[in-house]
Amino acid sequence: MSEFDFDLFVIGAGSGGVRASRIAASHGARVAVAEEYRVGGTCVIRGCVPKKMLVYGAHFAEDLHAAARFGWTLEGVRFDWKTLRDNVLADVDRLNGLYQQTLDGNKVTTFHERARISGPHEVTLASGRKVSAGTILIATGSWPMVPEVEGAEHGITSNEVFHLESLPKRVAIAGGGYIANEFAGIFNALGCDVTIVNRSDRILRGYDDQIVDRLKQLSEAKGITFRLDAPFERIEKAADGTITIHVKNGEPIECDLLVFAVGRKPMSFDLGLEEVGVALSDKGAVIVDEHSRTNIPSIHAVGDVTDRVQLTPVAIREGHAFADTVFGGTPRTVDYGCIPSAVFSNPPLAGVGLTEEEARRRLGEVKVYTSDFRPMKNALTGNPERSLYKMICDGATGRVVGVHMISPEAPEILQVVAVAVKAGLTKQQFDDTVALHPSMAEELVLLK
Ligand SMILES: Cc1cc2nc3c(=O)[nH]c(=O)nc-3n(C[C@H](O)[C@H](O)[C@H](O)COP(=O)(O)OP(=O)(O)OC[C@H]3O[C@@H](n4cnc5c(N)ncnc54)[C@H](O)[C@@H]3O)c2cc1C
Ligand SMILES: NC(=O)c1ccc[n+]([C@@H]2O[C@H](COP(=O)([O-])OP(=O)(O)OC[C@H]3O[C@@H](n4cnc5c(N)ncnc54)[C@H](O)[C@@H]3O)[C@@H](O)[C@H]2O)c1
Repeated sequence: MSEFDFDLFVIGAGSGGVRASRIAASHGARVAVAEEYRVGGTCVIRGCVPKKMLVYGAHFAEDLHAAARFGWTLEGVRFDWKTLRDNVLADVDRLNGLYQQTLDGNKVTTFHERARISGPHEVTLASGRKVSAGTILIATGSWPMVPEVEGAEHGITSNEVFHLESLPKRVAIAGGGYIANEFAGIFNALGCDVTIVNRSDRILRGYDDQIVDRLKQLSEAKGITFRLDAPFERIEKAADGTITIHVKNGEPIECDLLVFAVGRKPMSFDLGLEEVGVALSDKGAVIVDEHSRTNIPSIHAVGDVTDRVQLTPVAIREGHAFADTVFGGTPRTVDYGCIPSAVFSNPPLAGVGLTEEEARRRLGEVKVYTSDFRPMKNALTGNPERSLYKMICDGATGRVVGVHMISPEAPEILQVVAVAVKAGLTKQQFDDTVALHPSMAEELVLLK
């Protein structure tokens, strides 16, 4: 009989925590997990999943317009925000139930309360109960940042945006990253007047410049306003609900809703980490090695709280590798090379591997192939938007080191391309593959 109540205690039932719990239990470990909010975590409850549902919902605005050109008569078409919101939230409830079933089905004990680490092998629950475990896994995720500016309390974050009572007439979104561009696309399509207010003059840092420029140009053509290089000075709210944002460069911005999307900080605060001596970075991330071990041998951490790559599939892989390593007798690490990612803006963009700028810096000789085309569907609907595909190759070997695209269905296409880039295929091998016609993806094997 073990000296501990459990072999593994996981704090946080999100993407990383649920995967680690399930896999550790399947290896025979006695596992408990604590969740202070809802099982499923950010991705399922207030992130990727409800966001993507809103993207689908918003896109009907364009699809219905296009339908007329394809011969459909649509009378009395109208949009009801509450129907979309409630259906999305109902689906979140369904998924929350499925995640709980996964834990129950794998005999993982769930504590529906906040947990704090009170010793290298001990966790104290909000109820005061103390639980011991051979290993503790911190999988607490991250939390939206709010800038320290006067009047910041008048804004909301992505935590609240899924629950709006009504759609605002004018919305300002602070930030120029993933969440800002995704919600700009959603609100714009649903008829709101959208302004993106970013501190620096660059949006979507880390993505290929040419692809980002195309998104900005297409967003502006749809009526989205960009106020770049505009740090906040103060925010005011009038009695009629109007929010005025004063920025350093330029005129104040008036809106009815302000959403902060300025990044997420690791949820490492008030967890007892300093008392137990778990080392944190200056940004508050739990510092781990390639096996997700902290400096305390019995404590590990995975997912956003470690601030490696803040994406769901990465948190899941880290949780899985941790469980296989510690409880499955198979040491595993996560390969962070060639992680594909997408921004579900309108249109979406996606990328894998090196951007052109990175490739030129690292490789020297680089060949770049592009296709700038109007998708066939857009030609019939009269939509002037053009797609841009970009392939970056090592000039010496012809190996494809990066693919970047902005286009309808770009995330769907890029997931498959990522396999080829990860496998180290060359441009010639793409060219040797016969095109699938007519498709947008065929451009990838026809690049000149
Ligand atoms: C709006 C939005 C959209 C996103 N879209 C995408 C996307 O399209 N694709 C993508 O790959 N990623 C996306 N992400 C990022 C993705 O959601 C995260 O990278 C992922 O959820 C991280 O998983 P995790 O396990 O580290 O943390 P989480 O999933 O956040 O889980 C952590 C859990 O721990 C709980 N918790 C925290 N502290 C305690 C405590 N002390 N006691 C008990 N429980 C605690 C929290 O309540 C939470 O449920 C999005 C994020 C947001 C905010
Ligand atoms: N499609 C996806 O995979 C997806 C979608 C949403 C979120 N996410 C994850 O969640 C994380 C958080 O998303 P996010 O959009 O909040 O962060 P982000 O890191 O993508 O972007 C933050 C943006 O805010 C700006 N900024 C920072 N401080 C500011 C300030 N004080 N005033 C104005 N602008 C400021 C930055 O310049 C940057 O453009 C992402 O990094 C990503 O890993 C992923």
